[in-house]
Amino acid sequence: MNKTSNQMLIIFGASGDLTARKLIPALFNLYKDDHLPEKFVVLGVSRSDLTDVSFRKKVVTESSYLEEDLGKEEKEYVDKFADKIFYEDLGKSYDTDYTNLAHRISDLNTKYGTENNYIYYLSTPPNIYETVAKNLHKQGLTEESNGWKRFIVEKPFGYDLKSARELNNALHQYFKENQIYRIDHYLGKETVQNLLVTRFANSIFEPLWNRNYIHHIEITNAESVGVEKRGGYYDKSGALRDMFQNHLLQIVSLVAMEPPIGDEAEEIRNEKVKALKSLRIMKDHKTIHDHTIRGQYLAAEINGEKVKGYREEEGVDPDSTTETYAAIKFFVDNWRWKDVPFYVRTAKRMPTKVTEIVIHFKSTHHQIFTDSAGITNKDNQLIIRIQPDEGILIKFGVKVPGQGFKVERTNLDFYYSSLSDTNLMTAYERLLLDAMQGDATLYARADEVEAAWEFVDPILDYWQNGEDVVTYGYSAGVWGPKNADELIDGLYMWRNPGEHLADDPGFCVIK
Ligand SMILES: NC(=O)C1=CN([C@@H]2O[C@H](COP(=O)(O)OP(=O)(O)OC[C@H]3O[C@@H](n4cnc5c(N)ncnc54)[C@H](OP(=O)(O)O)[C@@H]3O)[C@@H](O)[C@H]2O)C=CC1
Ligand SMILES: O=C1O[C@H](COP(=O)(O)O)[C@@H](O)[C@H](O)[C@H]1O
Repeated sequence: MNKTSNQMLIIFGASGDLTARKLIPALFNLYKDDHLPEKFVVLGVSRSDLTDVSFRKKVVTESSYLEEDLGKEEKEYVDKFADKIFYEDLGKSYDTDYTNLAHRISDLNTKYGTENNYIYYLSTPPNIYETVAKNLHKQGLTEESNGWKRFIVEKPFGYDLKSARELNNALHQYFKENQIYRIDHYLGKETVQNLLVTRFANSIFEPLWNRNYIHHIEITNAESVGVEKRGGYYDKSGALRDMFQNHLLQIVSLVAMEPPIGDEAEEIRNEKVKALKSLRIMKDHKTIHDHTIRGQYLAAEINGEKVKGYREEEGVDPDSTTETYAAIKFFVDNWRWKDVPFYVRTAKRMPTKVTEIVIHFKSTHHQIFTDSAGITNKDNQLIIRIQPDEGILIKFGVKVPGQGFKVERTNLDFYYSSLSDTNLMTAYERLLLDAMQGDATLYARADEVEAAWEFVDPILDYWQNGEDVVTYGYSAGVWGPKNADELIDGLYMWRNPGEHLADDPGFCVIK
């Protein structure tokens, strides 16, 4: 295990939702599990009128992640964690004189022995990242001569290729690339990381992982919730920017990449970026029209409960055509994947919350057996379930007992929950710990982010400006627009978990 040096975590935008709901709870769990260094301090920074005491109350002692009835010992434990947390009010603006902030950091550093090792976590809207970097630089707080300095930025990283490039260039004026950590919380999920192990630690999979044996690849990211309280942000973003450009293309890169020569961050990221650069860019409107489907959820009743349509959500333009569903067919132009279609979809207000990758293997080329309905072409599938019920399922044919050679498809499955020691870290715990240890493997590099935008930009452009663009309505609680099935070639369909109860025992969660 890597060593975690003594350090200070300085969170900008600390008065916000992400800090209270994700970052501090993740730090608390790391503290409970003894992963924090001996000398560790959190300094929250924002414009809100808070003090050390009121900030601690807000993010620790009065937080919902703590059980209500704490015993004396547990309370002391929580108080000890809260004692590590401080707050600095920046004043009216993020673009201000950081001299006071620099003094506060220096005082805490001297008092608590954090050895000039600082992580700056930007939990603010992205338009503030450059301002904070510039002002830290002015104070010499990006200098690494006496201790390391790391700069974590949240998503979204850019709005399109141009703005992502501009942001990279802006940040590179103040931080070197190896100091910048771009969060993609999907990379912090255990099963996403397990993709690398499944592929590269098992000789039964890797030899088959190519165009000779794989028919197509399907990736689904479905959420049962709508846009909740983030309508204002989402309406300017849409599913393509919100999920596809980042989380889903990161998953695609791990599925498609070549074997890295080692497990170091740069080796893995070099291969990921090569895969992203191999995505065939859809240049003309006809191709984009034929290879993409966009949809938006409509009001419906789910289990007797009325659910709003997207246009009725708070913060959403009542005439909005922003997509809450996106399905895309594309190809990866390299030796391994020539002509293998990738089908990727993401959506809100689906029947269930699920993220999974399905590798569809080609059927055997001479088929001598059929199932009891006389059908021959059932493919083998490897299903990697990212969430929930994290695990792996292999679907393969076995002989139906008795006379003759009828084939029935059955499952071999593995669930993380069946491991005796399955205390899976949350994505934010894992990513924070990695950044504290200087491991950037699970963070996106500048060129990866730009390669992903390069693929997405023409689709965004067509969806915004194309003359024949359609946004299909789908009722909240169904698997998206019906014609998304037509994207998939041949006799294949999307695997809609939950519609396969009969041949999928235990592997479909409907909530
Ligand atoms: N919340 C979540 O679940 C997720 C958030 N993110 C990303 O993390 C970052 C922070 O998210 P979140 O905490 O939800 O955001 P918030 O809207 O809660 O903002 C965080 C803080 O930023 C400060 N801020 C500075 N300038 C502005 C501004 N112009 N408008 C609003 N706030 C401003 C505010 O603090 P003050 O006014 O006190 O200075 C605010 O409390 C964003 O980049 C977001 O996209 C990513 C994934 C999930
Ligand atoms: O980044 C985002 O992710 C969430 C989904 O995350 P998950 O870990 O619950 O799968 C999504 O709801 C949100 O719109 C998006 O911004």
